[in-house]
Amino acid sequence: MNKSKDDSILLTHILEHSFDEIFIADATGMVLYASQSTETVFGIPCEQIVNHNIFELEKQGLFSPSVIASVLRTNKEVTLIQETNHNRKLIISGYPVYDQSGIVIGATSFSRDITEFESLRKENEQVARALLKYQEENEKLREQATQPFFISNRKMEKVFEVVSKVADINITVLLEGESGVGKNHIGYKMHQMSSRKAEPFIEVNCGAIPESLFESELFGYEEGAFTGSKKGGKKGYFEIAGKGTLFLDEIGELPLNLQVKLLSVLQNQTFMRIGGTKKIEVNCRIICATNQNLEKMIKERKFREDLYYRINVIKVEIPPLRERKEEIIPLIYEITEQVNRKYQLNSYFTPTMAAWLSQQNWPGNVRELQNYIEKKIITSSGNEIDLDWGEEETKKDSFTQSTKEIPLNDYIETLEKEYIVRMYHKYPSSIKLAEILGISQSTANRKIQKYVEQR
Ligand SMILES: Nc1ncnc2c1ncn2[C@@H]1O[C@H](COP(=O)(O)OP(=O)(O)OP(=O)(O)O)[C@@H](O)[C@H]1O
Repeated sequence: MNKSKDDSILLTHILEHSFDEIFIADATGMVLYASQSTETVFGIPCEQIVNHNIFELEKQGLFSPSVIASVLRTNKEVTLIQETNHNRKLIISGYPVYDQSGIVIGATSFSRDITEFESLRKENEQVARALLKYQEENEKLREQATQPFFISNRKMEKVFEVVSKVADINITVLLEGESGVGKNHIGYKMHQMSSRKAEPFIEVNCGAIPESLFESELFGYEEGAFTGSKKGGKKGYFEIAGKGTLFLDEIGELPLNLQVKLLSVLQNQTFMRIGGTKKIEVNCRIICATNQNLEKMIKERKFREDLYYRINVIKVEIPPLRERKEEIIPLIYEITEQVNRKYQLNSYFTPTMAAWLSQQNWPGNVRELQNYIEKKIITSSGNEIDLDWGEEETKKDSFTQSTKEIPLNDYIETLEKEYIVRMYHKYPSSIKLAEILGISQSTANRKIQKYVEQR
């Protein structure tokens, strides 16, 4: 057997089966070997390369630059990424080849096609970016879900704590507070926070339904139950609420005889339609609300004590707005956004106006503030709604009187506080806040702590 011939066959076999495209050139740049796959990658047939000088080929622009030529010029290893005329992206490494005395006798280069790898990398980057975005959105949604109200007041923090704890527990909750403080609003938020959120939320104003209709409205009736009853009968609110939430507003307005009926339903967890014989199970969760002093009503024998204890498993007292003035500014911006959306406007209250509004007492609570804002927006001529000193200075508790002659630093801090609270309400994340306000995240965190959390 001819050993050197066999060695040559073995060497060619290895070269041809390598994953890389391989070039071998002598010290003058004459190409001695080029892999067969070179044509697919570079778009140049092997015959145009082998036995041609690499410096010439480079001059002709077939390789720009040629790694082999670079190696021979510098006698150093070279690695670069190159895009071929065939739109393939390659990572190419070239190495000088030395003889035993250390003289360069040629060069080799190994190219790996990374086109697919590159597009996968790009795709991967896109997926990573999209994932980050979803994570941010998810984080935002999670924050919103766990913090459904804007809370910047200790008393409201307590309200939120209790409400969040019991939102998904099937116990009757009694919400107490002056008219307009947001009892319905909180009742609905509780429903949204519960696993019943996809089911109906049915609001019943106990004070608005005539006594004679109350039973049929609440429990429904069977066909023919009374003259004028609908064909096929009618579902009552308990049935309509299904597995959702039944919000019994103004429970104190319920006449005594109906209080007995409601108590019986709550105790037995079943009811019957008027004229019906079948017991229907109560599946809904009950939330009651009142702006009356039920304990006083019990003493006056206007409200049944047994029903009171039944609905008062958990009592949540919602403070009036005047006891949580810190929340007025965020509310102003939230309500303004709602009104703007409703009328497709772009109105806004100046910080001075917002600060002034936050000093007022609002005896009608959030509802009064809401009506005021809506009226102001509708009746104002421009987008900006500023404090009209002439109109407002007669009112008590005015911002002018309390802050007109305060030190400049205090005034600036008041404005800064208002702005941070408003922006944090809109972007409840220190990263986003920092980005919007052009400040560092640590500054944003400090300001959130100072103005939002420490109150
Ligand atoms: N935190 C809040 N954010 C935005 N709007 C609110 C908030 N709280 C209350 N509101 C709005 O204020 C108005 C009055 O609130 P709501 O009806 O919940 O008060 P209420 O205490 O149930 O009043 P009532 O005792 O008269 O039934 C509603 O239009 C409600 O949407």
